[in-house]
Amino acid sequence: MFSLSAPLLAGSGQFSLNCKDISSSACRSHLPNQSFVSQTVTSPPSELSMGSLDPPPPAIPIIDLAAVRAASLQGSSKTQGGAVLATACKEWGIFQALNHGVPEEVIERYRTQMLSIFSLPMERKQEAERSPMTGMRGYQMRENSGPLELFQVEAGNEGVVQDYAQKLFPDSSPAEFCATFKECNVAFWNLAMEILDLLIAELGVNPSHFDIFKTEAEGMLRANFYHRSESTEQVLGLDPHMDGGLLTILLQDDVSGLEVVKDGQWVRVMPHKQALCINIADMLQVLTNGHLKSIQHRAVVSKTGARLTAAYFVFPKPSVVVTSAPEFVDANNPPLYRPFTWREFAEQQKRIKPNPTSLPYFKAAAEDN
Ligand SMILES: O=C(O)CCC(=O)C(=O)O
Ligand SMILES: [Fe+2]
Repeated sequence: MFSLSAPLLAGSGQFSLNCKDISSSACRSHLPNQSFVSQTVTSPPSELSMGSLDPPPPAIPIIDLAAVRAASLQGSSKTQGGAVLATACKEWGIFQALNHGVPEEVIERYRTQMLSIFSLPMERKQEAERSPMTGMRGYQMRENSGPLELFQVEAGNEGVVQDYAQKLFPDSSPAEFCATFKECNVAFWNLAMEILDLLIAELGVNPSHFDIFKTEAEGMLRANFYHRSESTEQVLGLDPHMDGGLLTILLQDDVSGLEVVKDGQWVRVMPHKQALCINIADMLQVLTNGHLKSIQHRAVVSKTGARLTAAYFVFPKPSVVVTSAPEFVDANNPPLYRPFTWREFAEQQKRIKPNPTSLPYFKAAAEDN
């Protein structure tokens, strides 16, 4: 077991962390047996945004991907399992996936690597700091609302990962750090592509429209470390936003904080020890001409402990042109967005902080409709 007793921020005892902050058990959920969907984890609304608990808040769907896979093997391209998945994506824009195929052992090594980054002295972390030169890559300490440290890198880019390993841990061999990122990238990528394929089959779209988002795309791994809040007010570690890519896979620890908008209300996504959260992001909204919707979410900082999460975003490469699949466009469903490249979208995200998304800048002109 790793040990983290050093203060996370040089010169600040306030944010010291020890192991029990992260590994204390708060998750009491069970795997479903044969069914695709289970709703054993309740999702209370935000502690501060809620009114009464009557009626009970809706629960985020929990989908057993093993059952979905088994059903897919038996049938045609459209399956009961695929339908369950597509319904969850349409109605919620997010679900928790069980039997997701990312080995527990890889997840644990990744957690350990992330914690070892965040527990480094601040001077060392600053060596890997994100800058206009590095774009979205690198380490960042954000103090705007709740203190959040994050580190992100294109996990499949071995040269870049090695470079960061050397910046952060100059006295150690980068081999284990690099191997962990590589294995994480492969496992998360495979899961993302599997979800995409199931959705494509279920929605009945020509898979060729999506090919470029598989061949000319990459995964960005981002670790978020939220310090425990000492405030009596609600503190946000991440403001309300939508993710820009196709879809996002999120690993939570057992401290809750992720909230999504459902029917105008913030709903907490309670951590499930065996699950990964999958959410629809902006590019899938465009590809499906609004049939699937990118979900608005935020991270509330916990008062009980620090929280570590890992997001895996799937982004197209900069030159990829994003357009709605023809199956989603007709006289009754005119194109909602003009064609644009991922480069244009990413530039827009940098120019104006998405509030909560940059998609309105890419709306089709009235005469296109
Ligand atoms: O940490 C979380 O719960 C959410 C993370 C997230 O939304 C992001 O990194 O984009
Ligand atoms: Fe997000």
